[in-house]
Amino acid sequence: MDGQEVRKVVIAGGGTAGWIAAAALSRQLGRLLDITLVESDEIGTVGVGESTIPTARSFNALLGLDEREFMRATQATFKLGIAFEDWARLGDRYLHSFGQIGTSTWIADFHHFWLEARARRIAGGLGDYCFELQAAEAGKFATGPDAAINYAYHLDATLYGRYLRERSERQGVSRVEGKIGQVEQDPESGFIRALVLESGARIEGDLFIDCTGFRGLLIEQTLKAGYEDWGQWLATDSALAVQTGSVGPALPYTRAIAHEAGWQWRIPLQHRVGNGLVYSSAHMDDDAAQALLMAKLEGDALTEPRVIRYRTGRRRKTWEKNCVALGLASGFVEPLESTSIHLIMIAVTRLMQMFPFSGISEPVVRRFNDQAQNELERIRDFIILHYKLTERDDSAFWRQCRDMDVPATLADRIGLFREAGFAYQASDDLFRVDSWVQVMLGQRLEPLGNHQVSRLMPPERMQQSLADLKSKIAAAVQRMPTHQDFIEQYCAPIPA
Ligand SMILES: Cc1cc2nc3c(=O)[nH]c(=O)nc-3n(C[C@H](O)[C@H](O)[C@H](O)COP(=O)(O)OP(=O)(O)OC[C@H]3O[C@@H](n4cnc5c(N)ncnc54)[C@H](O)[C@@H]3O)c2cc1C
Repeated sequence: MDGQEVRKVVIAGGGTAGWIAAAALSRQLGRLLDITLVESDEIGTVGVGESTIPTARSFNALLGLDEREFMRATQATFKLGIAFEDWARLGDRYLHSFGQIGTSTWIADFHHFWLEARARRIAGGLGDYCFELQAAEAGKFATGPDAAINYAYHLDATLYGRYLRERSERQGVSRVEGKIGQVEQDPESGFIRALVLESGARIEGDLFIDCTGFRGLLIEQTLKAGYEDWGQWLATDSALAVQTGSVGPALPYTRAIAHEAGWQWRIPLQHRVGNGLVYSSAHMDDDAAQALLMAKLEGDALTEPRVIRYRTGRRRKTWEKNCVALGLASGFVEPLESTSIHLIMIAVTRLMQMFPFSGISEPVVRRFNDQAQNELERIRDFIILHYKLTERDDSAFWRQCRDMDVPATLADRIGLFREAGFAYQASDDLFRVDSWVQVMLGQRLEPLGNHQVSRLMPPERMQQSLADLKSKIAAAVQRMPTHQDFIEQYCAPIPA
């Protein structure tokens, strides 16, 4: 494709994506590369994206972050899952936790045994057998070198960007402030050669990372990589975000509360709560959305509500010529399962693993794009699942979701679970079997069957082992401190 050596990396954009890329590349490959990041204070960042999933912990380790320092700097709290309220029916509530549920055998996952126990009327709720879920419901949390608990973070997006910027600059990244006015391409190959700022400054590079957000200044406006729209499955296209003061102890989970034309998030941080209303503009106008959001706030608003427009879908090629798009520039599946920051982290990791030091080649680009597509499509299916499996009939939005056709890959999964209780984690699938099961059952998809190996277990033994597991989990949760107390002793910001 272009046999030119790659040494000079230029990152366009300094939102979460830009600074994650800068921090990771400078930490892992900084001695081999020359890295510059361009950002515009005038344009600013999207300013949302505060709920993460557990993969953020391993990525933080890759960045060499100290957890307490990171949490203090970003006013972070711990997250054990997401509570879904009013999704399948008004009044419903379930928690999609990050925990493992029970113990599976190599023939059948735990939920098959649980379904059997439920049919025999000797089972508690599925969540009784998940430590993280019980800890979340009790508002408890603890971690440490010996603690086996799977968790993620809620963090302040602006503080996170600032924190990563400081580290990146210490690790040798040059930051340039200014607005990119023009993108210069090689007339023959179409490769990007330089970014020209409105100030006239010219920044040359071998590889460009497009982190310019929804506008995709390099990948789309310049290279026309194309966009696949997923609006027929994911109908929301707008969000309103506002921050409020905390009114009580921070919950160790995100809340996702469905409303007549979308859903509302509540993300508890140490110093405030992030709130947002996600909606379909075809079913609710901005004024009605704002009125609904403001009516449902629990604390005093600290900021003015801001409307954010988006188009769910994916960039057809996230790597095109010598440009790799990350973050919102690469696509957006909507924030329901907090997967965007994860997707940035996984894409940066893949880029570092496949880094084209001696020139960009077609097979590398193809492999990168194929993996990105597979991962994103599996996440897309998981998110559509929440909408499709609704029984709500109270608004045009929910009726549309309930009646829509879904991608064949998802229709197959739903069919498999309905018929036989089977759920699986495909390769490139971020979500584990426990996640699929929690959401399918939480959304009232009732399997007609389950693996018959579970019937071989005598009822008394089944009852005893479920009771033992439940009481072991309850006792462990009982011994834990509250989430709020744990944060205060573990990572509260040190007063200046
Ligand atoms: C409503 C909503 C809720 C979300 N919630 C979550 C969540 O809970 N969890 C999660 O993981 N993700 C979430 N996301 C996604 C998350 O916000 C993004 O993935 C993340 O913030 C990365 O954004 P970004 O860096 O790609 O873009 P931005 O933050 O938009 O950054 C773009 C950067 O490019 C710069 N730029 C643009 N044009 C120019 C130019 N011409 N010259 C110079 N600089 C330029 C800007 O100044 C800025 O620095 C959410 C997104 C939305 C819309």
